Amino acid sequence: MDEDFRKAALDYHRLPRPGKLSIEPTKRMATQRDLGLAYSPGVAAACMEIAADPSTAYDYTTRGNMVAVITNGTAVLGLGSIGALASKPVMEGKAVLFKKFANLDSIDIEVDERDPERFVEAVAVLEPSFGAINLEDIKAPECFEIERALRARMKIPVFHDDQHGTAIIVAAAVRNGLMLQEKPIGEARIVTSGAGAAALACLDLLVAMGARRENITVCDIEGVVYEGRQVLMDPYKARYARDTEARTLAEALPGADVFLGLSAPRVLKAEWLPAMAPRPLILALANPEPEILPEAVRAARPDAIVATGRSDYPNQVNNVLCFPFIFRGALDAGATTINEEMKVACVEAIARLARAEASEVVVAAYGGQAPIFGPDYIIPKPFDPRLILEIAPAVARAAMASGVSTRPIADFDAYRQVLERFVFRSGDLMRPVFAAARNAGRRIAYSEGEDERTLRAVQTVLDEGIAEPVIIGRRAVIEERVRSMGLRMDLQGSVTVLDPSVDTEAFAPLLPLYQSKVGRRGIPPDAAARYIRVRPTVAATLLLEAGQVDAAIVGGTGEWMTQWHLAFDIVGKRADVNRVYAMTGVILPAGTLFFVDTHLLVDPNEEQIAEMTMLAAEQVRGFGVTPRVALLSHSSFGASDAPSARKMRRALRLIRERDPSLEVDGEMHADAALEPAIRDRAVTDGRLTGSANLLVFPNLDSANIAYNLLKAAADGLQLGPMLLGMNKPVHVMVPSTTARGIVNLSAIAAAQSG
Ligand SMILES: NC(=O)C1=CN([C@@H]2O[C@H](COP(=O)(O)OP(=O)(O)OC[C@H]3O[C@@H](n4cnc5c(N)ncnc54)[C@H](OP(=O)(O)O)[C@@H]3O)[C@@H](O)[C@H]2O)C=CC1
Ligand SMILES: CC(=O)C(=O)O
Ligand SMILES: [Mg+2]
Repeated sequence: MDEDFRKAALDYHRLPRPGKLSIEPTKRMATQRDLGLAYSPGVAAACMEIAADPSTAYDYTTRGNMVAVITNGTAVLGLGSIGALASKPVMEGKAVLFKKFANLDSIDIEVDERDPERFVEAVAVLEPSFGAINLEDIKAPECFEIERALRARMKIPVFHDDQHGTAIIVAAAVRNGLMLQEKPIGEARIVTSGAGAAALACLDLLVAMGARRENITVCDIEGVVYEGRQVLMDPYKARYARDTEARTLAEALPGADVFLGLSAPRVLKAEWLPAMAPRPLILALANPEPEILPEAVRAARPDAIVATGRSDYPNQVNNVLCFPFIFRGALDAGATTINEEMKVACVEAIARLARAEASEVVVAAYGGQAPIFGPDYIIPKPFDPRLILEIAPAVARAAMASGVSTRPIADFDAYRQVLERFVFRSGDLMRPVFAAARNAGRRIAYSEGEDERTLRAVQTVLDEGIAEPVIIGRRAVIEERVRSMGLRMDLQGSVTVLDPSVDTEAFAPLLPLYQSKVGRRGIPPDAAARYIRVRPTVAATLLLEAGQVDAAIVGGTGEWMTQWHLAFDIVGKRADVNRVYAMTGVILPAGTLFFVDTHLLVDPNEEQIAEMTMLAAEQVRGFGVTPRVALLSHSSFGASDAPSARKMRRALRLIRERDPSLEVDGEMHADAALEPAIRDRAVTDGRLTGSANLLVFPNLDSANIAYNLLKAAADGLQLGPMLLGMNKPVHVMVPSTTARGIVNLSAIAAAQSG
């Protein structure tokens, strides 16, 4: 990890508040009555139900959705036995992954106890609190006995992630990797580096899948685990001891088809690789630093397939692909344990996903590039939205079929819909946009380069690889701010700084262009030259119009409309539209809502409402989201004959003529847009399914008020305004735009220009 990334990681953990998770209540507690229901006396009713029938704890408490991540800190990633306290960032991280990927509530518990028996005692008594236990980063051989004892004592799933989560994902990767290398598992010669929790569990599962014990050689810190070895041996390793002359990893490797590294950094040397069998599979999975880096493998063995545990290389073989989803399926089926059948179901589901053709939604999630099964894609990526949809039901079915489910799922179609709703809500709206921006490799000009929000955003834009930034402002001021804010950008390298008052060689050639745009709009030639120097929006937009950058983010200070005019006068509108509109998104925990027109047109007519709807729907599709459009009004489906209601009805007809496939309905109240049940009470032939996500308003006041109100009341994150119909990707920030908001706009602009 370089120093830059190390510092970014520390800031990520420390700011704006320490740590990575917090706990939120799920019930309202606003009134005296709420207090009475939640606490005394109401809570006693729930207690008594559970006392009478313990299974009702799943109805009245969080238990059924709650996983504890428990460690003693003895094998933390590949960092070794760094202790319970130092392991906390990893455990908080695992808890966040449970929430983020599978909507499971999870809390980390670091137990400062190395003695296995006392550790087991400490964990076993926690059973009432949790639906399942994820043991993490406990070293071998103690982890085997600890897990066995806890599984025997506890009637909830206990799963040592480093053993079984790793084994499942390794088994899926080996299955797909050997398929590509055209080698049957029964003939594959496997050599490990590592004989600990992860490595031994992987081998057990590979043997269950057909690997032959006589083809397996295990190495640990002492070298080969051979028959009769006395040093650093335990009964678990001894099961894989071989009758062999080889004593070191280098001696064990010749002829090997698979290298499985679950040990320590850099233990596999490139010079040993030529001796491996043709088309080897190299899984260098130690974290954070693998046994060998992929570039070294590629140089030595171009015919190899290589995987690591990290997200910055292709083929991330990491238990994050398994544990959130296997626990989701297990808890939803009320499984009392996670058994072999459930693990095998998980392996099959993961392996199948990498081989399956990607749908449109998946392509969007992968940033517009369809993942294709092959040497650089043997395993899905953690953000693949299909993981939860495929793995959780497969695990739940296996739990039911193997008789360990206490709450069988009656309707798998309905279950899948619940999971799909979660994917849509959590689906970080911006993820596909970020990925598309990264693929585009664009240059973006920022007009307000001296603004701290811009500088913070530019740092993230660089870190995320979204674009190459060009920032407008005084170099000395920017240098000072970058230093005082502790930012890491290189103002001589990755970022270009342009000061229109000083860098005349960059801006003087743009003057004729600007004059040609505004000469007949009341800006005389001498004023044009001055505007370029003193109005950074003009400077940034001119760079865009001249083709020197691919997008521009301007404004954020002063009057929005003035800034918009400055930009619009230069780039103009698309030839195929009549005007430009503004759409604003509000990102909320329950999903994202888009509002149009929030900034430009005071009182649009039906023709303009139709045009803005078509443009907004196009932009929403760009997020990989199917637009569901509601035309809003004070009137509900013809109830009022007021001019504004009639306008929306006429707009609906125009939209349906232009795009019969678009899901759109109206005119309707805002609550009907979000609640299908309210619509169903009003009309029987509704043309909108589910909750609308694109809200079209009859005028500027209502759109602008609605999005601001929702943002403030519900603590939403604003996305935009995004300009619809501009001839080039330029966006004008509002004064309240945050650094995060600028990053999002940057990604949108970069993706639009791609
Ligand atoms: N990508 C993924 O999803 C996962 C990766 N891992 C990684 O696997 C590694 C091991 O984790 P885990 O099994 O939980 O830990 P354990 O402590 O249980 O096992 C570590 C094993 O690595 C061996 N080892 C340590 N140093 C060396 C070395 N220099 N050369 C050869 N062998 C060595 C140890 O040998 P000995 O037995 O002699 O002490 C032991 O067998 C870690 O780096 C971890 O990050 C783990 C889980 C998941
Ligand atoms: C990924 C993981 O669990 C580990 O490296 O320990
Ligand atoms: Mg681990």
